[in-house]
Amino acid sequence: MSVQTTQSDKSRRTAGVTFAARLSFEDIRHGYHGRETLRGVSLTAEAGEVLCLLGPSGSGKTTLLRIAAGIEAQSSGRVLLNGRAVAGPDVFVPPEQRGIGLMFQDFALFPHMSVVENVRFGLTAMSAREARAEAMAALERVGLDHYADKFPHVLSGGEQQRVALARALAPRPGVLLMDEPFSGLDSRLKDTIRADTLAILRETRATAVVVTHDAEEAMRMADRIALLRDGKLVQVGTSDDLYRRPGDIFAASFFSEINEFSSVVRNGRVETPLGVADAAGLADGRAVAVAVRLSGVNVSVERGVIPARIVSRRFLGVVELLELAIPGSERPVRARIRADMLPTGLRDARISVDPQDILVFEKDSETPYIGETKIME
Ligand SMILES: Nc1ncnc2c1ncn2[C@@H]1O[C@H](COP(=O)(O)OP(=O)(O)OP(=O)(O)O)[C@@H](O)[C@H]1O
Repeated sequence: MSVQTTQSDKSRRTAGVTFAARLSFEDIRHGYHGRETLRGVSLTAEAGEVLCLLGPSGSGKTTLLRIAAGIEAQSSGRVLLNGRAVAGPDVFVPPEQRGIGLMFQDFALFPHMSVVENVRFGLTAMSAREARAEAMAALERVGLDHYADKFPHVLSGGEQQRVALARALAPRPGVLLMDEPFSGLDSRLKDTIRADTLAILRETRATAVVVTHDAEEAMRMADRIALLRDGKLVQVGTSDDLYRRPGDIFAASFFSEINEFSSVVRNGRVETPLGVADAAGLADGRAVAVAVRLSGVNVSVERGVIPARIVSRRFLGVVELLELAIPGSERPVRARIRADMLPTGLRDARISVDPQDILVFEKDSETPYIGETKIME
């Protein structure tokens, strides 16, 4: 008797804490109507980590989540949970037996059910009493237990989102899959709800795979980011890795706005209209793409080696976005500077570039060149 009391006390204290699982994709391929939309994706979300799947529309992010959930069966490759295949050539574990939680874009709650009934919806293996207790614990975790008997329509969008999170976490999934979970929220609410969600994921120690097309959102949430393009994995790493050491020009442009130039290596150097970058280690004659971050272009009245004419100036609050005509470039160069740094009405300015904001990539090559680059004046 006393043992039972201790166990139930313990389960109440730990309610909502999941036993995080490791989710692996092994060479996943998938297509619709003969067109391949996933082209050999291998990726692992480690137990307890928040992994963001980032990529433009149509890159295959949602399809990968649907395959992990078992809503869709891949054409080839395997999905493993803690090293055990749940989908592959000879095995297909149905979604409800995978211990995977889902929170998709339209996290719609059932309008005719109370908040607590919504949360206990997936807790079918328990008695009604246990399920309610578990649902209440999940609501407590998201700070909404006082709304238990209300109906969803009286809750704000952000509160509904938190109820949806409680619903997804209540069955204590080993992995939680979230597809653009914040896309429906107004931009001011988004930051708070995202931070709350992340705190809850950390508390429950859930493994989470979060789909987003917003690089900043991925950087705010992820332990690691997996960048996808056209059904292929471009790069996986921390936000620091992807921002500072992007694998190609696509990755660079996904993480910061860039000016892009094409050039050719000559004597270990690459000439661009914004200066000469060091490309030691690259063969002479090699075609390269050079990316210069907008924030790396310094504009001033008289400091800098490159003369520039201001073509347009857009005030964005904290920063200003400039377009500048410079010698050697047909297209204007863009710069993002702190607002009010330049006098109103200024036409002619000078430019200098920070070396760490110049990235040189080999063109048409799977292996990027990410060497030390420096501007030589
Ligand atoms: N049921 C389907 N039938 C046919 N094509 C599909 C189907 N589902 C997805 N696709 C196609 O597969 C590709 C990948 O789609 P997916 O939804 O996975 O991309 P995504 O990266 O999640 O994009 P988004 O950010 O727009 O949701 C797209 O070209 C899409 O049109």
